[in-house]
Amino acid sequence: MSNIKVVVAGPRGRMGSEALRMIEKHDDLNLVACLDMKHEGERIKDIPGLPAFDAKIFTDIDQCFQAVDADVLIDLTTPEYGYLHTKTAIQYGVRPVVGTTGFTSEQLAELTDLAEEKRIGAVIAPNFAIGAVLMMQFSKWAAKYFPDVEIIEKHHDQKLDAPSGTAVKTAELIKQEREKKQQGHPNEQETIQGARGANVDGMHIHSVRLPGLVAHQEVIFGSPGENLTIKHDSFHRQSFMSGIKFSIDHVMKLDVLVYGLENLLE
Ligand SMILES: NC(=O)C1=CN([C@@H]2O[C@H](COP(=O)(O)OP(=O)(O)OC[C@H]3O[C@@H](n4cnc5c(N)ncnc54)[C@H](OP(=O)(O)O)[C@@H]3O)[C@@H](O)[C@H]2O)C=CC1
Ligand SMILES: O=C(O)C1=N[C@H](C(=O)O)C[C@H](O)C1
Repeated sequence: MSNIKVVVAGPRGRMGSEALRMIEKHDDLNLVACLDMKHEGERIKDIPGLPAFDAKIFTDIDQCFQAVDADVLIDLTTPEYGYLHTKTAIQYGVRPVVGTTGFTSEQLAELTDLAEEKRIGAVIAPNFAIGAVLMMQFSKWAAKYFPDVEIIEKHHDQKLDAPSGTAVKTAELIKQEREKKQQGHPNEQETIQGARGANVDGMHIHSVRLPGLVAHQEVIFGSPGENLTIKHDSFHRQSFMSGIKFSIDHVMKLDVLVYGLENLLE
């Protein structure tokens, strides 16, 4: 059985701690270190509520990759640090599997070029839940027949980025299928700024943030006399874990950066 040496960035977070529990269940994954903002030099097993891994915690990514032999970095942190971690990992020859959202298109292009130059596999996926990937793919298909569409994404109120990475990716996929189209009345005016949400290529994205939510999205298509709604709900962060495991296995065979889990699924 292969043994993939993994570093997790953001181990105390909602997603990072779930990723540790996923690693614990797989004998072929070996947690060799974690990157955190706090607890320098401590062990994961010493942090209350986390699994009993002996892996050491580093607060400095360079020190981490200089001290530890790692194959894969799983990043589940913040847009700012996720980008820096991904770039540094590629420079050290460590394959990033990134769930962190909020990267700009310029950052994604830069990371793609860097991975190509270094011939290092990388996966950046705004959503690792298989149902969400299907929701995006079905939406892309539907946009061929329904060019009028609005996206409503709903998340917990601790989320930093808006719109969600999933909503942005959905809009990008729809853009591949339809001509740019300004939706709604040509003379419509917002009497309160932001009432129509974000505008991507004429498509509107609405972001809801409330306690109690996890991660939810509806893509609503309209046509005279009918509507089609494609909806996905993640009720638990376990929903993202099989996609992360799948990406870890695949990234070991890649030598380029892949953006979006749909590009790895058959
Ligand atoms: N692709 C996907 O399928 C999914 C992606 N996400 C994305 O994953 C990211 C994390 O989400 P979530 O777990 O909910 O967020 P959390 O805020 O719960 O976790 C983020 C963690 O990262 C830590 N952190 C921040 N900066 C650093 C750093 N420089 N080094 C190490 N750790 C750091 C934070 O530390 P501290 O606690 O001290 O602030 C925190 O523990 C978000 O971008 C989110 O959008 C979420 C769900 C699914
Ligand atoms: O922050 C979250 O929680 C999530 N973030 C990702 C996103 O921005 O799309 C994926 C999922 O929606 C959960």
